[in-house]
Amino acid sequence: MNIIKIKNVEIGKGIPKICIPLTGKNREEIIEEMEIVKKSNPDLIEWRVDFFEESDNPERVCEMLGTINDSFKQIPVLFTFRTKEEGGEKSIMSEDYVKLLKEVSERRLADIVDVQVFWYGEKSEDFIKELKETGAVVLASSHHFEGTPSVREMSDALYTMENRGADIVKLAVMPQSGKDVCALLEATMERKEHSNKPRITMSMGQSGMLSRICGELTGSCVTFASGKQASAPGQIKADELKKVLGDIHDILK
Ligand SMILES: O=C1C[C@@](O)(C(=O)O)C[C@@H](O)[C@@H]1O
Repeated sequence: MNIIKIKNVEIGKGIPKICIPLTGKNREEIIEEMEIVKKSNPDLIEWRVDFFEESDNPERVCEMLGTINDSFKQIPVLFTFRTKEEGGEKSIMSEDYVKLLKEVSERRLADIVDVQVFWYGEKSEDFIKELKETGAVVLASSHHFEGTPSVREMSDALYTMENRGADIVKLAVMPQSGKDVCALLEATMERKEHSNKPRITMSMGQSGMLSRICGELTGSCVTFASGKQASAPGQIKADELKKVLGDIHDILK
């Protein structure tokens, strides 16, 4: 797998990196949350800006992001606006989405920027290119909260995202059965055989938990863990996850 190095974190190498989302509604909540999250020593931080009450005010968003960066210093920050249609907290007009992501990237306020490729549509390739030109690492994402597509469809979705020029691709699906979890793992391993692009996959909910711990074997390079609060169903507490990932790594050696 290609390795993406951001501030001393090597994504795509060794133990899957733990990313903890910040989900506070306002500055006070986020500051309190950051103190809790820091204790778990995450590899990456995700700011889920769709949880933020002032997400429609780019100036306030950039201000908050500045504080998050100052607070985490050497820990790379992933900036995500997860839209309602893909399981997030809010809807947003695509023009506002573009404006926000561009502003954050141009001001170099995020190390990694999440782009919902299928939600944004055809123009996502050009958009990803523009964001990359600012120096940001772009993570292409797709989320299915209502179910799990077939292995073929998931593998095709990962392939499409790889080809739109993103540096990392991510797919999150909701299982209705144990077989669905296996389907996600199969699609992940299929892409591992054919592509060096770092990928992140997860099957959400309690039954999908296996997918959050086995990335070193299946080729999923980042796993999302809960800090103060989970940002999606099935996330494991960061401290517990760190232990399990470390044990698996040691056994594999
Ligand atoms: O896309 C993802 C993955 C996720 O949905 C999960 O299932 O852990 C959590 C989100 O915060 C993140 O943006």
